[in-house]
Amino acid sequence: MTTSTNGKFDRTPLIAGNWKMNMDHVQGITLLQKLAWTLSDAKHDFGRVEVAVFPPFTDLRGVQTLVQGDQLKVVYGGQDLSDQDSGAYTGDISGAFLAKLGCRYVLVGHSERRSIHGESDELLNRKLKAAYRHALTPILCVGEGLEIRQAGTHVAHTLDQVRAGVAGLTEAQAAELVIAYEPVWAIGTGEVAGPEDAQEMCAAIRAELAELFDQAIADKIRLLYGGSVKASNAAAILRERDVDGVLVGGASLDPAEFANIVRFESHLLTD
Ligand SMILES: O=C(CO)COP(=O)(O)O
Repeated sequence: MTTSTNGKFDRTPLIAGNWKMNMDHVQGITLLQKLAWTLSDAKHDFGRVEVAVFPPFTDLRGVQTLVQGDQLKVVYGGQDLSDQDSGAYTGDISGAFLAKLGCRYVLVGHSERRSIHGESDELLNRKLKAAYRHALTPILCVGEGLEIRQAGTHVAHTLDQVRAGVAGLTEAQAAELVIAYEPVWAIGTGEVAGPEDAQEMCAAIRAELAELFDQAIADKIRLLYGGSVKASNAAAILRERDVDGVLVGGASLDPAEFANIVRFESHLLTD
């Protein structure tokens, strides 16, 4: 495998915006139009950086129409999916429905799903497999809370989540996987992990994946950092060797701010 100009392996950087429960289907379209317009300057190398948004489920049909109609170079995904494919699961959304709406990705195990909805590692492992059944690429979210960070057991805790999440995946599935390290204490708090914290954890995750699968597969898996990422702190994080992108919450609701994060990544690639 060759290395890219920024010294990382040939992993396509992914800049992802998780809108959470913000933006109804009208607001979502406006946001996406503004983002696409802001990113349409010639300097942005869309070929090298993948830009993804994760709107609420009710926005996805409108997002599909806009992305396909205007041929936007933006991909999108669901914020969650059911571990089941169809049936009596009121309120749940099948991966099959997401695939039919043109989703490429789906978030699995965001810390808000884990804490508010009590989603277990076992359930998340089934959701991961459901994503693959429908040709969706899962973004498995992992990361520790404040108490665990203070106790100094954050690496062990996060690697436990990784191991449980990827249990039983084939090598081909693992090579496609994306993992987002999102320390819970940094989400929506303005408290951002330092670039060295993001690198420490992403390197540990990659080493664990090399143990579980092999080094060549671990080198293909994209690792993102998430937690209070903004244009002002993104470049330092994205420069880290094992960080292949970011998962952005609040700042992804501001198209200019989000576009600047994408620009930082594309400049890093061409520097
Ligand atoms: O949870 C996050 C992305 O999934 C991070 O959210 P913030 O960027 O708002 O901290």
